[in-house]
Amino acid sequence: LLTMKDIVRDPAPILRKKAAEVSEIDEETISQLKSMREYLKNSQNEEIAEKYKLRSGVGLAAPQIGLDKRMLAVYIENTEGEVEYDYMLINPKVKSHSVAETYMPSGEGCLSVDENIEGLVHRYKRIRITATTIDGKQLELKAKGMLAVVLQHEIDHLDGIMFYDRIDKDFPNDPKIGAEPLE
Ligand SMILES: COc1ccccc1NC(=O)N[C@H](C(=O)N(CC(=O)NO)CC1CCCC1)C(C)(C)C
Ligand SMILES: [Zn+2]
Repeated sequence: LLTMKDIVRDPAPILRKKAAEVSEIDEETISQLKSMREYLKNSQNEEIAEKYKLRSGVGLAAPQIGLDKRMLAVYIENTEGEVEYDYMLINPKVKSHSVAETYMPSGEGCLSVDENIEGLVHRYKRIRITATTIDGKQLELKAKGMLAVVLQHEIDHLDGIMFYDRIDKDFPNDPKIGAEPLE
């Protein structure tokens, strides 16, 4: 069972590395990716999160648990506890994206960053990605809204990019022209 002690904190070299492509989807890779998804699911379950002191996460990239592998998990429940997004993606790649940008109005945080860093992180409003799933199938995914933001944040982790790298140093809280806040 993954807990907060398994989550690598900034600054750590692995968080600044470009993660390696997953060449073979073996049993170990599948179980590692499933444990990442399990962490997110557990972290959104009140009793389990409380019991194990888990920070409620919506996405997790393999480097954040010390794995130099290009894979990520996204798991988002809505306030009624219904699953909205549930993905385990291997070798994800952004194939195209909108010109339009969006941002989380309250800024972003990160499971690997303990302090709050203020400022807007601009992301593409819509993205089209391809990835491989744990059963070895190719998947194409068109994402918008929260899912697009989470996917971009996690794919950044696979490229050694932290959310605060994308905050404007001079005008951190200024929305870019034409950018719409995530509703
Ligand atoms: C149900 O939860 C929500 C509902 C509506 C808005 C926001 C959230 N939750 C989050 O943004 N959660 C963040 C998160 O899991 N991550 C994941 C992470 O650090 N991955 O590496 C950071 C988010 C910032 C933008 C996308 C992911 C943390 C760092 C604040 C825990
Ligand atoms: Zn993060």
